[in-house]
Amino acid sequence: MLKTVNLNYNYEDGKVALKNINIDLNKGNKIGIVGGNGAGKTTLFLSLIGYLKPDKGEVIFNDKKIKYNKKSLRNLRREVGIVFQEADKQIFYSNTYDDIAFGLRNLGYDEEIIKRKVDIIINLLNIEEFKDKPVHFLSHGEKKRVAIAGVLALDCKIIFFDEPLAGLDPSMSDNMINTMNNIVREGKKTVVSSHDMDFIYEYCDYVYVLNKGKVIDEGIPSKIFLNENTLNKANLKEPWLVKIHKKLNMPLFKNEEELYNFKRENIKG
Ligand SMILES: Nc1ncnc2c1ncn2[C@@H]1O[C@H](COP(=O)(O)OP(=O)(O)OP(=O)(O)O)[C@@H](O)[C@H]1O
Repeated sequence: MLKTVNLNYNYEDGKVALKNINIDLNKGNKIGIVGGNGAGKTTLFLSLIGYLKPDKGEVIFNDKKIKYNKKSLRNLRREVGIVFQEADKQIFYSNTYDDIAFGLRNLGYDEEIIKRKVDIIINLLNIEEFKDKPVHFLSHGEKKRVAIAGVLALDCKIIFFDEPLAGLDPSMSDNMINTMNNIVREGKKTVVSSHDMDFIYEYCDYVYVLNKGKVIDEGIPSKIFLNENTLNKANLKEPWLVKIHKKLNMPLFKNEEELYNFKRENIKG
């Protein structure tokens, strides 16, 4: 439903940030976009949500080229949302409720419907405790949950997460991953960029690797992370489960759970 065809983007100062990018979000429901600093991940996200207009090439949404007029972008934003790395970038209001309601108000929903939708999301994300709190008193992790709530309230079908775990403690990280898994369980799609390869390996079902504005590899995580050439070129760290597989000659497990189940069965045997 969302893809790019030969997408190129240059910043005003002449920096070539994306070169001939062809990605197709139909390849998975938990898509990872990875690459070193400056590889072009954020630029690609901003292009896919229609915020940046390509210099060459297209972003295709539901089989049609995105047009950059108000109406077309409004339609896109009903279906495609983003949770920025810095929650402050998308938080505008002084209290949590109004902030979550912001997008819905923008789309012209009745206050009664807005209240119903916002209450459902507040309950779903378990954030009742700071519903009436001024947003600037919330911690980084709490602000991030408010940002997610705002996107979920819009019922977007595709949600981009730019570095979703950055700055979160282990329990908040688990909470974030659970929320993302629940979003996918509801039939929606998540697209994540992260420098945490353990998370990308375990969470994603399809990965694109960017280097200097180009896609240098794509595929399922086991294919990507077993390819030393890709990891070296893009400056990516080997996930710990891949390391165990290679160094201890163990099977390649997708997550910790699979590893423990394997051990249990082998100890029993
Ligand atoms: N507003 C801008 N003007 C000029 N160049 C920019 C601008 N924003 C980003 N760039 C450059 O474009 C390239 C891609 O940047 P981008 O932020 O997309 O990378 P990234 O993969 O998200 O990096 P990181 O992992 O460090 O966040 C970088 O070389 C960056 O310096």
